[in-house]
Amino acid sequence: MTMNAASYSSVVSHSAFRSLDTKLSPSSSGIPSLIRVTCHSDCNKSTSQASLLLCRSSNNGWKGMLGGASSWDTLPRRNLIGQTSYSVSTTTYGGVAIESPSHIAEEKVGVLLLNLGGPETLNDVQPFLFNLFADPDIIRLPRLFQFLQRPLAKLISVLRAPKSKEGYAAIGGGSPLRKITDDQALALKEALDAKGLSSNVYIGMRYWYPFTEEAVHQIKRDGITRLVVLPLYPQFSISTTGSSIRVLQHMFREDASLSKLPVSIINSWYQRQGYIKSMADLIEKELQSFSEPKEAMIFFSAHGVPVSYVEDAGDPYRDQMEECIYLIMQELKARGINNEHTLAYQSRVGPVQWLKPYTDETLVELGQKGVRSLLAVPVSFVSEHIETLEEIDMEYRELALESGIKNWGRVPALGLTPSFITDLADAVIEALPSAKAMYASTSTSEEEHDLLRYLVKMFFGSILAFILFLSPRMITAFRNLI
Ligand SMILES: C=CC1=C(C)c2cc3[nH]c(cc4nc(cc5[nH]c(cc1n2)c(C)c5CCC(=O)O)C(CCC(=O)O)=C4C)c(C)c3C=C
Ligand SMILES: [Fe+2]
Repeated sequence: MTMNAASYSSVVSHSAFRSLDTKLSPSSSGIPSLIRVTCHSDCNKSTSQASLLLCRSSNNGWKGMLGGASSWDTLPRRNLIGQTSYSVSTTTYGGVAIESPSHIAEEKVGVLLLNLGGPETLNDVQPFLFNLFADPDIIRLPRLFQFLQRPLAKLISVLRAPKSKEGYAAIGGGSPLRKITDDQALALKEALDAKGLSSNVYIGMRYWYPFTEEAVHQIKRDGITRLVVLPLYPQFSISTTGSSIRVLQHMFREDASLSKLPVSIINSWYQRQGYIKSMADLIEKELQSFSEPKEAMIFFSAHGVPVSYVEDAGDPYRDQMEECIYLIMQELKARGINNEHTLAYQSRVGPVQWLKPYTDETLVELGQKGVRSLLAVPVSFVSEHIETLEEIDMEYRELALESGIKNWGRVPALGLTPSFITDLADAVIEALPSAKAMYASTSTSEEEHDLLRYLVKMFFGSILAFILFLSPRMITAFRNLI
């Protein structure tokens, strides 16, 4: 049996998806459709949301008939790219009905892209910086001093704003991050559509519009039933992905319906083949712009974090970054590209020690050592932003040229590179089946445990209260004795 109509909608296991991919052909309308799943009697009963939407037959083919309508909301929403939904109902096939057509299981897939956010105008710079420095994952104060977080954020943001503004003014008066992330979200939605998955893609920025909190409210309003969280940072850091996930955890813990929503979080994805190959493609291409491509040193410049994140707080960022560079270089070597390479960390802020070596110091050293051609590769972020457009392209380039480097190149950020977007879509599809409620309701054994803990506390609390209640009298009585 073949799928005789188009559809983009489904949430099925990854293996299921691969098969689905090969069997479905896009509809003439291209509109995500209602799926009617038809099953032989050997199909599982469709009692749960995801993996049972389509049924695999004994000969490993898909049994289903797709067609129908879609509910496509055309209203533009702040955080939302596309708005689709589908319903799945079982119907008859081969004369055996396993579910009545009236039994409709609905699945609405959401993808939440997490990103940092950036000021859109120069007036946004100081409040944006305030949000950034008010984040306890960015300025990590000891618990005792946490009451100082917001006043300190105010002070630092006001002090830093003039320098930051200069940077944003130099790249056109604001951050390009929102526009690029919007475009990436749309491209991802289309890539998912093309692979047969209808979804709503949302953007949640940590420090500027559209905020993560807004995106989560929209996800709730839209009745999303399964969510994949995809941070747009290839490597995990407490200060980026970790901070955004903390916001989500807080919101999901506080809300009964969100706490039950199946969610799959992709913590990091720097090791994915699609990402590594896309980075290698960009590097390979950019090396060709040098008159002597083999002579150019590949200079990976990663965003830094304070050393204490890695050494005291256990941030895996440095390890992941080093592994990421290793994987990219392996891929290049497999292509016969054996250029020298190095890794350094940029964009440090404040007086504390950050990950070393620092980009600026390394550039000077390389110039002194006689390196003449250098290809800068930004590696912690997938969009152009102030630190590529201003810091690398202007400040570091100038420093490199002053230090004796003659030929300078820079690899663009991945942006909308098709192989990269396709890989993100694959990552989403692979993550879907493992979605789980973030805060499942407590099980009976946990409830019993809680009750026991409560009783123990009550017992010792009562003894303490009794002692405290008696103690003045006991002291008085004792005194009277003397
Ligand atoms: C002060 C601590 C900071 C840490 C830790 C940090 C980690 C970190 N940041 C990124 C990515 C970006 N940061 C961006 C801007 C930016 N970051 C900080 C501070 C820390 N970042 C500041 C003060 C700023 C504002 C700009 C400035 O004044 O220098 C951006 C740019 C957004 C844009 O508007 O274009 C990105 C992207 C990563 C990946 C990271 C840790 C791994
Ligand atoms: Fe930063």
